[in-house]
Amino acid sequence: MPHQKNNLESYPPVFRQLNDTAAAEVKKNAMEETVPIPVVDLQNLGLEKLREASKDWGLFRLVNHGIPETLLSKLEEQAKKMFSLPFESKQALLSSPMSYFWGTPVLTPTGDALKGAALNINWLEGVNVPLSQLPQFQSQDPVLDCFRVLLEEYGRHLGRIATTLFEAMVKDLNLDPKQSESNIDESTGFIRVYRYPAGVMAEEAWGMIAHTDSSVLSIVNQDKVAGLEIFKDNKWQLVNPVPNTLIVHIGDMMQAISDDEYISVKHRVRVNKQEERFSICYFVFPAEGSVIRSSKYRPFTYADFQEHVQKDLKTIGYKVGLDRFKVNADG
Ligand SMILES: O=C(O)CCC(=O)C(=O)O
Ligand SMILES: [Fe+2]
Repeated sequence: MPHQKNNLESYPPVFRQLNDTAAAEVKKNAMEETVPIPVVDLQNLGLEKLREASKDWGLFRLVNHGIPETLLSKLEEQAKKMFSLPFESKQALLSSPMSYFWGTPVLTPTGDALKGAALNINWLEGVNVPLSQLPQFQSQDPVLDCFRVLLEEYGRHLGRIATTLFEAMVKDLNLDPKQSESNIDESTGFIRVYRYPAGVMAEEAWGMIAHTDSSVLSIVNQDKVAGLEIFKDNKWQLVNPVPNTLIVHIGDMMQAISDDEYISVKHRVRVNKQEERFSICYFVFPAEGSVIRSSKYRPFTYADFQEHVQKDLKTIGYKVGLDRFKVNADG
């Protein structure tokens, strides 16, 4: 039985219809191949393994990341509590600098859901958390206050992990460490906490539609409910959840920084028919104004990139991404 059965008022009204369908039709997700993705050990960071994973896969499973298990489990528990608050309370309480959104993962720079005629619904709710502003978030609500404290601690770990990985990648790519410094900036880091509802029956409905991440690196912490899929070897394959491991994605910025040596992997999220799914994702970007130079792309900043992404999503309904900046391409 889907978990949200008892807690319909926590869902955006458009999602509430799901419940009956799910109860009526106990239909399982089709069996899918799970893919044995490469494993990288943060305490024993071999460049060869890191390179192979970043080149051939654009993602890897990170073990020995140094985040205490208790922090991970508390954060998950608190995220679940937070999402089970009534929809209206989430809208009211999750205020600046955090923001609550649903139906799309694409936000404007101020944290509002991007609106555009061409956009399809994504079956998710999310909370956006810009880490550098998090200390300004004040809440009388004990669930949210506890959530903020855990996110601060989690954010510090993720900053450390992302920087460590980035520095190893700079070494692997033989880039100048000094010049590369501004290509990652922990103060740009943000966290997205998602809940994907159960019971979406349509075969072509997605928790999150296929995309590449615009970040330098993205680090996904998924709960035990599967859903994340990557496009590899010409097919979609499921990334199995493994407790206490993280999934690291190479983002578009890292692909450009690496001169296309590494790939920004295409991925999407399938909604689970029976169980809702939670994930906590971290994204980090270049410092403001930092110019990305490579032989494959015109020099650009992340702000230039983001402007094109938002414009494309609004007008044509999908992200063109790096192709907009390819040397000799229009745009
Ligand atoms: O929820 C997930 O597992 C992945 C989310 C994702 O791909 C994103 O936020 O860009
Ligand atoms: Fe993503």
